[in-house]
Amino acid sequence: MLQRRVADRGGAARGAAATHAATPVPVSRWSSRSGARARVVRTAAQPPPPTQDTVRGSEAAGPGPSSTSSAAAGGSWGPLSALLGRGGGQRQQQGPTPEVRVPLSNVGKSPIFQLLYDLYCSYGGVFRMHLGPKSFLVLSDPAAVRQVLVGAVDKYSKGILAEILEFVMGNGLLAADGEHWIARRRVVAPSLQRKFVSSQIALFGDATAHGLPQLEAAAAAAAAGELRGGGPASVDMESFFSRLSLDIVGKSVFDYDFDSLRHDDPVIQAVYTVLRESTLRSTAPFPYWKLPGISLLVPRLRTSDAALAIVNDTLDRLIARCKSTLEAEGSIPVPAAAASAASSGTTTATGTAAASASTSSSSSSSSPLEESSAPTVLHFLLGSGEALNSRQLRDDLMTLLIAGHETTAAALTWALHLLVGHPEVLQRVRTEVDGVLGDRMPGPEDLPALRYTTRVVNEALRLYPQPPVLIRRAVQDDMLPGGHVVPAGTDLFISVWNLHHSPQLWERPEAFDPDRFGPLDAPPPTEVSTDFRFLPFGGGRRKCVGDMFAIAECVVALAALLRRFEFAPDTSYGPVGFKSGATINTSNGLHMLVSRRDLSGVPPPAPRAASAAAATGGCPHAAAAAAAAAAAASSAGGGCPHAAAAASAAGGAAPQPQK
Ligand code: HEM
Repeated sequence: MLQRRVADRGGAARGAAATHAATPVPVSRWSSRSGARARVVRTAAQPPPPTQDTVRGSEAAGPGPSSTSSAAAGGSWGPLSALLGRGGGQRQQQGPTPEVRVPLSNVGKSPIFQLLYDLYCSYGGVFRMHLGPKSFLVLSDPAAVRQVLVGAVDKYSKGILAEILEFVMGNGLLAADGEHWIARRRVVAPSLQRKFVSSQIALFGDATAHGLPQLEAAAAAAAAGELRGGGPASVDMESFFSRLSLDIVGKSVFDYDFDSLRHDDPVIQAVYTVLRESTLRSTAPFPYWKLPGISLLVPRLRTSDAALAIVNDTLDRLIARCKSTLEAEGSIPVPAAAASAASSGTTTATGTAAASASTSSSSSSSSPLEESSAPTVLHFLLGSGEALNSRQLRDDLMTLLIAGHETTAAALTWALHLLVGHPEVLQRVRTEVDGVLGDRMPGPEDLPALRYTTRVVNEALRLYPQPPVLIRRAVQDDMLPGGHVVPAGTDLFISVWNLHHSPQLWERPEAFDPDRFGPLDAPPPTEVSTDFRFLPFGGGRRKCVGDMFAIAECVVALAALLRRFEFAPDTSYGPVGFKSGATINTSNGLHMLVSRRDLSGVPPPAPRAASAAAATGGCPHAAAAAAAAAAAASSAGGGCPHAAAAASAAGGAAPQPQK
């Protein structure tokens, strides 16, 4: 079933007309359970089912056997299972919230986001799910989600995420809460702001170029007539994108050249071992790694400890190297925290502190190191003026490595999968890329002109949100819209998958339709502009700090690859199924037959000023300014990324803001 759903998406929605996503439609779907088909219809306006202690029992137990295939491969119950391991009592139902008991025997049969979708279709946007001794509130209602992420954000923490990820990212931003999170966010978020992203566009192109020889080799094999499934013309593009995004995050965040697209080394292997371990822990039935002496019994844990030591050691060396470079340059300023603590006491978790901490990546606030000669996040962190110990820095870097690697790789994987299944969309991307870039790699001034390509990435993230479920725990009592009571201690799942796939919220939700977000010259969709129907990067003050970075990386990589190569599914590997850990992965790789694209008859790209005009919404003056600034930057700066960033600031040719 899972595999069929994914495969279907490649064909069924072809040729679809643009939709207007704002029109609500009733929830109406055929759910298949154990082969039986039962129609479930409920509209948002209908009242929720009556309160009862144990509702519908196994009837609501989720998808039948046909949808369990991918779970067996990957499991997907991470947060759920870890919560189960924590024990805790079942609460009395309160208020108008529907309840459902899912038999424990169903645990692990299918990815959690799919189970939650099936339950959503029966129980609506807010329901309580009982599983063994635990219960969770499952949110798929935009208003409720907005309250948790924005309105009542102080009442919620990251819950078990910190426990799962503590071994690898310590007290890093992603799982931190309270004052510590405020302090880290204030430092980390500005490091990924728009100007920094602009300065990385060339790096994204270079990193993609490093992967071209592998694809060239596959294309040469295809030209030699070896276009057989599983043969040399076939490349696992999921693995390709995983390595590409590792290379990019390593270089951009801490100036480490993994070059994993071209070779393997112990550090790369160690990173993958650690990443695998994080996924395994997030899908474990209980937090067994906490048992005393367990690593003596489980060899895998010893391997992962050893791998973690290699990665930590590498990060420590990079931090030390960067520190000494900056000290030699006299670029490490007096810690601002120390200065402000001296003048005003201390930083507290006030609203003001939280607001300033949530400085988004699109903020225009500047840093002393913005004009540094080495534009990495690590340089920025060291130059932030905050008093940081090496352990904290290492946690930050590890957090960015993990948060920025798999998510972006998965976004690229599914975008390519969708494009290959939708030739008409692919053709529009190519027309755009051919017209804007030709054979050039994109520069920062090109990104605003690659609007349709950007929408493709947005739409791929709608259909395959990474991660599909967000986790929270109520630390205070709350009441959600609709009167749903949330007692302190409640664990919550925010199903981004349900929000993105809801027939109540989207027309033809399963269709791959990059036009659904409105005219291309309108700003790109965000959680705010879609009233929390679309939140691939979360929302509120815990919103992703790498959103612009990720979108730009995806657009650059897709543009560079689609210009040069044709991709066709290698059917010898069977349909592309999916499995879920922290992100949604394919069940067996995204194997593509690669061949060189025939560029005969493709017109040359428009002159750069014309693409700048498109980028600036057609205003010739702004376009001229952007083009002039870009030209000046490239001649004066000799390709220096900071000059390009300056050009983007001067000419407005920065990557499209996400907020
Ligand atoms: C397509 C790629 C990406 C997706 C879909 C994505 C998605 C998300 C989401 C949904 C959250 C919010 C989690 C929550 O509320 O519980 C988040 C947080 C975060 N992301 Fe991303 N992300 C991506 C790329 C990146 C990149 C490239 C970086 C950095 C290099 C990054 C760093 C972070 C960090 C540090 C947080 C935690 C922010 C905080 O809690 O204050 N992400 N991301």
